[in-house]
Amino acid sequence: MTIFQFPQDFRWGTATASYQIEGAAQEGGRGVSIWDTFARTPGKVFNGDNGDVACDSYHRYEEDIALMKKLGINTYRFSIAWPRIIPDGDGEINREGLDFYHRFVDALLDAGIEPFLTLYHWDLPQTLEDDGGWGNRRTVDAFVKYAEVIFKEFSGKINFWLTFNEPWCIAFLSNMLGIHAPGNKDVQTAINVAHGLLVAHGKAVQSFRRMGITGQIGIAPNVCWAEPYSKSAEDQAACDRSIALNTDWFLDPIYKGSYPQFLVDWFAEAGATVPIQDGDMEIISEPIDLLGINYYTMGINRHNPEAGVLQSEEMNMGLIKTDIGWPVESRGLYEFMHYLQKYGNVDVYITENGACINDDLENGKINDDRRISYYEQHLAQIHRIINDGINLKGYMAWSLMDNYEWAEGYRMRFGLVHVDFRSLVRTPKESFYWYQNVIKNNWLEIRN
Ligand SMILES: CCOCCOc1ccc(-c2cn(C[C@@H]3NC[C@@H](O)[C@H]3O)nn2)cc1
Repeated sequence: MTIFQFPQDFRWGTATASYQIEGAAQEGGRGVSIWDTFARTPGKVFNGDNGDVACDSYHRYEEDIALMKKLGINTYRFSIAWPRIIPDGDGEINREGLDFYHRFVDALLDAGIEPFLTLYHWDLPQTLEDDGGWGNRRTVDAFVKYAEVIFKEFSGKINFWLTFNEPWCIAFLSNMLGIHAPGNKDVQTAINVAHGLLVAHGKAVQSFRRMGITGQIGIAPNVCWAEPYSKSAEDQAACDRSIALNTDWFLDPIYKGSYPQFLVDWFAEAGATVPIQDGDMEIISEPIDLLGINYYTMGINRHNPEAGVLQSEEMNMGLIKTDIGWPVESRGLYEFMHYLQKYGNVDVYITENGACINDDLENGKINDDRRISYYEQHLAQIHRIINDGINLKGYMAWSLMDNYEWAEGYRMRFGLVHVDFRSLVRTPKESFYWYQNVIKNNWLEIRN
C-alpha cells in the first residue's frame, strides 16, 4: 500500500455545466441557446436528446448540494447560463435568472462549499449566433455586458472565476469539425470564433480589474497531449500541431500577446488568417490569475495529409478505453503539466478530469471499479506533479453526476452519482464513496 498525502490547502471539488444539468429550459425567463437549437436539429445529437429536463437541477439543486456536502467537497465548479441572464443576448436583464443563481450560490456558501464559476460553458444565446456568433464583435461586446452584470451581482460571494470553458471546443470542435453547436464546418469561421472569444476574454478580465471584483480570474483550456507514432520529424510535428491548437493557440495570445507563428503559417497555407484588429492582442494579454486545465486522455499521433486541416491522425494503440472510446492514459497529464511550465509556474486547477463508464444499477449499487481505477491513476499523477513543485492547487472531478454529454446525449455517463433520467433519482456510485474517502483523508491510497 502506498499513501500519497496532498497539501493541507488543496481544493477538492466536482464540476458541472448549466446546459448539461439544469433543465427548466423554458422556465424562469430563459432564452434560447445554440444548444437548444442544435439538439433539435435532426442527426446532430444521439437519440435527439436535449437539455429540456437534463438532471432538473434548476429545481433539485438543494438535493445536489446535499450530495456535495455528503461527498465532502470544498469547491464546486458550475456555469451560469447566459440565456437566463440576458435572454436575447445583449438586451434586457432577466432578474428572475439572477435571483435563481443567487439562491443557488447562497445555498452553496451555507453548505461551506466555495463556488468556482464558469461564465461561458457553451450555451450562447441563439440571437447572437444568428447575427454571426463569436466572429461578430457584437457577440464580444454582449459577452462583456453579460460578464459585467455577473461580476457586479456576485462579487464578494464568488472568488474563483473562469471566462471560457474549453476554447478549442467552442472554436474548432464546434465550427471546424461541426460536432458541437452551432455545427459549422469551416476553418476560417473557427479561427474567427477563437479570436472573438479571446478578445471577449481579455475585455472581461479588464472589466474585472476595473470594477475591483473579488477573487481570481482565468480561463479553462482542454488538453490534447500527443506523442509521436514514430521517431520521424513529421510525426513529432503532427503532435506539436495537435497539442498547440488546444493550448498554445489560446495561451500564447494570453501570456505572450501573439499567436504561435508556426500554426498561423500552417493555417495560412490552408487559406485561413486571424482577423486581428488594432489593440486586440493587448486586450487579450491582460494578465490573469489562474488556469483551469481539463484533461481526459492522450493520443499517439502521426502525420497524415488526409487527416483534416491539421494532418495529425490519432492512432488506435489498443489501450484500455473508457466507454466513450478515449484511451485511459494518465501519463499525458504529467507530461502536459510540465509542458505548461513554459508559461511560468502559474496557479493551476484541474477543472475537469473523469471517465465515461456506463455501468448501471445492479441491486441498488453501481460498482464502477473502472472509474475508481481511472481516478486512482490520475490522482497519482496529480501527486507527482505537486511533488515536482508545480503550482497545482486543486482538483475537480468531471462530473458530480451523470448529465447531458453534448452530442452523445444521455448515453455517456461521467458522474460520481448515477442519474435515472426518467425518475431523476440520484444514486451515489461506488466511486462517489471512494472519492469521499480520498477527500476526508486528503490522501490517496494506492493498492500496490
Ligand atoms: C471523431 C472526431 O472527434 C473529434 C474530437 O471530438 C471530441 C468530442 C468531445 C470532446 C470532449 C468532451 N469533453 C467532456 C466535456 N468537457 C466539458 C464538459 O462539458 C464535458 O461534458 N471534453 N472534450 C472532445 C473531442
